[in-house]
Amino acid sequence: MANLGATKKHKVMVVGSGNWGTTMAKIAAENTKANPNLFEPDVRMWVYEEEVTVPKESKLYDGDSEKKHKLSEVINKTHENVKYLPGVTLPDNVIAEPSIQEAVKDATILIFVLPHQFIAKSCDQIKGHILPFARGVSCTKGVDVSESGVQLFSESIGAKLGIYCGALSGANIASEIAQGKYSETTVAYDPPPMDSRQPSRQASPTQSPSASTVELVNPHMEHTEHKSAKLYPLPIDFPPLSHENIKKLFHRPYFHVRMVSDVAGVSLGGALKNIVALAAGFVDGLGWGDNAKAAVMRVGLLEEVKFGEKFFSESVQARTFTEESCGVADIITSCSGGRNFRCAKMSIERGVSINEIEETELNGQKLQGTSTAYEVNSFLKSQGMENEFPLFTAVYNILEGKTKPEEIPDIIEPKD
Ligand SMILES: NC(=O)C1=CN([C@@H]2O[C@H](COP(=O)(O)OP(=O)(O)OC[C@H]3O[C@@H](n4cnc5c(N)ncnc54)[C@H](O)[C@@H]3O)[C@@H](O)[C@H]2O)C=CC1
Ligand SMILES: O=C(CO)COP(=O)(O)O
Repeated sequence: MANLGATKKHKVMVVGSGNWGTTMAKIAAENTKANPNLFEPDVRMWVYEEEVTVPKESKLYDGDSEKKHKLSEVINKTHENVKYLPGVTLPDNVIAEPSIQEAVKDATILIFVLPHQFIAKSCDQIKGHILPFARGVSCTKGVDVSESGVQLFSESIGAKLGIYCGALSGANIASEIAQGKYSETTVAYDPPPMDSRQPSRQASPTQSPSASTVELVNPHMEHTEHKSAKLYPLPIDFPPLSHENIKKLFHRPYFHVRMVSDVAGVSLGGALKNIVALAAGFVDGLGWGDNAKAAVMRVGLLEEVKFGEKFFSESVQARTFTEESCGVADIITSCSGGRNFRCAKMSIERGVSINEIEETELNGQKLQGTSTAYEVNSFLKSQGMENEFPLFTAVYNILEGKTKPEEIPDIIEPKD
């Protein structure tokens, strides 16, 4: 689509700087540089500030291996996130910013890549500091479960901030992609109709467009106050955020993007596969091997589709799970080398809790599968549907110590 009337460029920022957050900032920064007609080059990356030591090879190393440095300063001075993505050089247009309000200032595109447990608080901190017509893309894998029901993070971010938010998810182990190894991903962006460009429209100043009421969130939530919200149209002096232009922000020669409109399918695939990956880790930890893993992956895929069809029936498409990277491919990669899989496997092999493994083995990185298993279970319980999702329920019960991993085959066997 032509950039009709566009005189401004999008300013892109990333909320998060973990293993995937830093990788997404690298990808976005490579693309903002490559597409100067669409994007400002600099990509700010919000860093949840912490003190780190630097390795001997770092130019900041002064002989004192215990000396602490601020992570954001290390990133800006050395172009390396030594804690969450060590060994990868970031483009110099990735700018680490420890203040979340500064990081989001004037950004038109916000890429959310935080562990899901930190999204709500971060949105509270951002609220009132973003452009009213900003747009979001959620790369977080998890679901937002509350008393009102289950929401996608794209929905809860959108509702909290009053912006449209899409989703990116795929078979994407961050460290491989950060090294430029080939992978695919799925981006769901279903832009509000008000963002589509009418050639006859006159260019209008950035501040002037008025808000319209649109559906922002899952209409199936029973008690939500956020069913619809005021959404500001993207001013015509910015390039449109069409599929074509959104793709240009994420697609790289080593990171192939497929654009879809099924935000629910993309988000649910990323969230639910983390429960499946725990199950795969449990059976692998027992030494049962690849056939056992394939069995839980097969059942896990079916439960993902069923969950989508039961609770997001108006929007989700089963083929998103079976045909796209965010579905079956993410189950395969996560059950082969993901952190949830690896930690679940170690917990069985060593006979210690998975939380202890997360604490000792991940150096601050976070598992999403354990909390997602609890959140999905509390939602299924509230719906009286635990028995309809035997694998998801078994993972929860194993985490609770109520079921043994050895019981998985019987539990997932269809009952007459
Ligand atoms: N690492 C991977 O291979 C992939 C991860 N994802 C998803 O991306 C999301 C983010 O994961 P990663 O970037 O890998 O993070 P991570 O697990 O590597 O790092 C944890 C992050 O949380 C931050 N943090 C800790 N306490 C915090 C607090 N109180 N408030 C805000 N932030 C805090 C840390 O600074 C760090 O940036 C997750 O939902 C994950 O499932 C998706 C695809 C691949
Ligand atoms: O989402 C991922 C791969 O697509 C990464 O999974 P883990 O969080 O289990 O490492």
